[in-house]
Amino acid sequence: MATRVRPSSKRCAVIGGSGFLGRHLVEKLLDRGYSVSVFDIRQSYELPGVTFHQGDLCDNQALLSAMKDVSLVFHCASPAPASDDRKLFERVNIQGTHTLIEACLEAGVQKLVLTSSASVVFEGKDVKNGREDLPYAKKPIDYYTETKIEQEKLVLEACDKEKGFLTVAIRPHGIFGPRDPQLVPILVDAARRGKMKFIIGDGTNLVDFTFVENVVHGHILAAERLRPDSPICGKSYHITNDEPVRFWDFMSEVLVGLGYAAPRYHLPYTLVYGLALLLWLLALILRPLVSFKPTFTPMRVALAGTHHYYSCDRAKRDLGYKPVVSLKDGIERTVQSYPHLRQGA
Ligand SMILES: NC(=O)C1=CN([C@@H]2O[C@H](COP(=O)(O)OP(=O)(O)OC[C@H]3O[C@@H](n4cnc5c(N)ncnc54)[C@H](O)[C@@H]3O)[C@@H](O)[C@H]2O)C=CC1
Ligand SMILES: CC(C)CCC[C@@H](C)[C@H]1CC[C@H]2C3=C(CC[C@]12C)[C@@]1(C)CCC(=O)C[C@@H]1CC3
Repeated sequence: MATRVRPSSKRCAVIGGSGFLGRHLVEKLLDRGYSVSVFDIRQSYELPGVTFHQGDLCDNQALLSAMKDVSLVFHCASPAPASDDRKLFERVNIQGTHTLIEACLEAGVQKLVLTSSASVVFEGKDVKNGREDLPYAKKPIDYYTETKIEQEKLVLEACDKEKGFLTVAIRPHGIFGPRDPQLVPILVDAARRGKMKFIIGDGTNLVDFTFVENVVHGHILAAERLRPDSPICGKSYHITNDEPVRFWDFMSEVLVGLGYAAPRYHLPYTLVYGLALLLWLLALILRPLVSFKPTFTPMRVALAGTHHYYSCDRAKRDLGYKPVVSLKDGIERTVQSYPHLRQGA
């Protein structure tokens, strides 16, 4: 009689494991004694204890081979928000997530932890100490947010204790840290082009920025607490540094740490937002003829000029979450990790 091998609880797969968050997660999982299968469209590193599977999230067969004997799957693959490509976001975040859920069920995976985003409730207006029960954005500000909402719904609705398939969504906000391809590189690029002289709005808006190791910690707590009798099944959890900071103070600290001047002159928020919208429309209309990517997109301007910080009380209560690295230490370690982006380097 054929016996079905029960997947080891210490064998997991990280979808999107070649990316910024994914790689930090893989490293921590290895430290904690897990063996890891990485599934990604690209391979960006090699590590002992990690098996790489190169493939597209929409390819069921490729996914199945990465999930052999795996009981726990982390899903942190997504196109970068800056790509602004509707079809790509729909294909990867919606169709790809649907394919992944089907593959998990077929492969007998027991737990799926999704990296969602706190931005699923953000519509470009202030969010102060937002909790997980805020409604999803009715008018999402970009395709990234629109498809992250659909992705989170798919994953949470798939949670089925009868089938032995448990899901949970982690909603981080403004992840930063060593090897981040987005926040610091975009900021430094803008500074080098002389575009970081201005503060959008009055500069007092509070925002969450979350050091990557805290995000990883939240994911692992969720995975290890995800059991049929736990209150976390089918729920979402904000994971932040729990230290809201003025957006422009954070940007200034990173810029000054890297040897650039801090922004000083104020511009009215509505004027900059209007201009960003106009530029975005122009880029859309001209796309068949010329391609240009404005630095100040409507989403970035909205993020730079409004309050958006979130309560992580639910994560503290249900996951026992507490940030492991303070904002100050996180910024220090991040600045030290980018010697090549320093002024004059
Ligand atoms: N960076 C941030 O501030 C925040 C990120 N998130 C979420 O965290 C997750 C990870 O983001 P990051 O590490 O920052 O991005 P990243 O771009 O560094 O990593 C994403 C990974 O997904 C892979 N990927 C993309 N399309 C794929 C496909 N079709 N098939 C297989 N792999 C594919 C990429 O190759 C990449 O390695 C994403 O789901 C993102 O939405 C959520 C909140 C904030
Ligand atoms: C040009 C400047 C006004 C801003 C430079 C920094 C920005 C690139 C970043 C500041 C806040 C960041 C952020 C994200 C991406 C990078 C920033 C816009 C996300 C959109 C990444 C994906 C998410 O899920 C939400 C993030 C919110 C904060």
